[in-house]
Amino acid sequence: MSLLQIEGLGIDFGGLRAVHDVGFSLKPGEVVSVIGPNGAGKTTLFNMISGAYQPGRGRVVLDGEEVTRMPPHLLARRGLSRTFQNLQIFQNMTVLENAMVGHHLYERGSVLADLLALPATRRRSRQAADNSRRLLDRVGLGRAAEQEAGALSYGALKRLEIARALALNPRVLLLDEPAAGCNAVETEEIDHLIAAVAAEGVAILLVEHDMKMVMRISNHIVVLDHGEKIAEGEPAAVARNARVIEAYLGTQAGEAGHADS
Ligand SMILES: Nc1ncnc2c1ncn2[C@@H]1O[C@H](COP(=O)(O)OP(=O)(O)OP(=O)(O)O)[C@@H](O)[C@H]1O
Repeated sequence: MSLLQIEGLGIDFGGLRAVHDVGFSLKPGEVVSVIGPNGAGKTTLFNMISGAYQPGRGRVVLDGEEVTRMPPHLLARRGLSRTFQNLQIFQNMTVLENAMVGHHLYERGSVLADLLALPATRRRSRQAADNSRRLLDRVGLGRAAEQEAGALSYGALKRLEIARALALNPRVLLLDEPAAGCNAVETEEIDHLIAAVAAEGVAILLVEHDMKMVMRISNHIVVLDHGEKIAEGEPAAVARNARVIEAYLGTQAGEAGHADS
């Protein structure tokens, strides 16, 4: 059974049909990538699924329950979390503190309780720190916990961002360009991390421009062009698809074909 079901999703900006009638689904442990030329609607689709944009049409169903238009913090509590294209890391805080932000963003409790440092609040903070350390180990940053985040390499920062999105043990993880700006070694580390998270049963939805990475790690690819789904399927089949090659002509046709080999 599918964990995340996208049905006929669409949105217009003024007269522009940015996304129209897009549907697909994700099963637990599956890596699904959304690709398409610049301006195809990938980020807009992502923003609608993660609650940042309100879709004009269609439904988002998480584990059988409709969650269309639900705000991001409620979606996170229900098991859907995301990372951002532009890093949302606090450079002057430690790596551990940054990982703990993931908990504080979504945990229950009140500002007053925090100010009074009530026992329950202190207990929650301790639990958040313990859990964050485990998450840092999971993304290969355990030893960097006390370092300032600003001292990390770019690839490590990207992994820190993923650690934060894992704070509430999501069942669905949306990754917005997790390898953007990374070198080949850093990209490979992120590959491994994504595969490891998926192996634990988390469904992963990915928007990524690095076509080789997409071809390597995806179980299924959805292709958008001008806001519409023009193809979907296994990586090898998508890379051979005539409509996909045509959509990419003049942009990334070479890479898409190359990645099939
Ligand atoms: N907030 C907005 N207001 C108006 N138009 C928008 C908005 N966001 C996106 N668009 C338009 O919607 C279309 C889809 O944009 P989107 O950013 O989703 O594409 P993309 O596939 O993510 O592109 P890229 O690969 O360049 O990131 C584009 O024509 C874009 O200009």
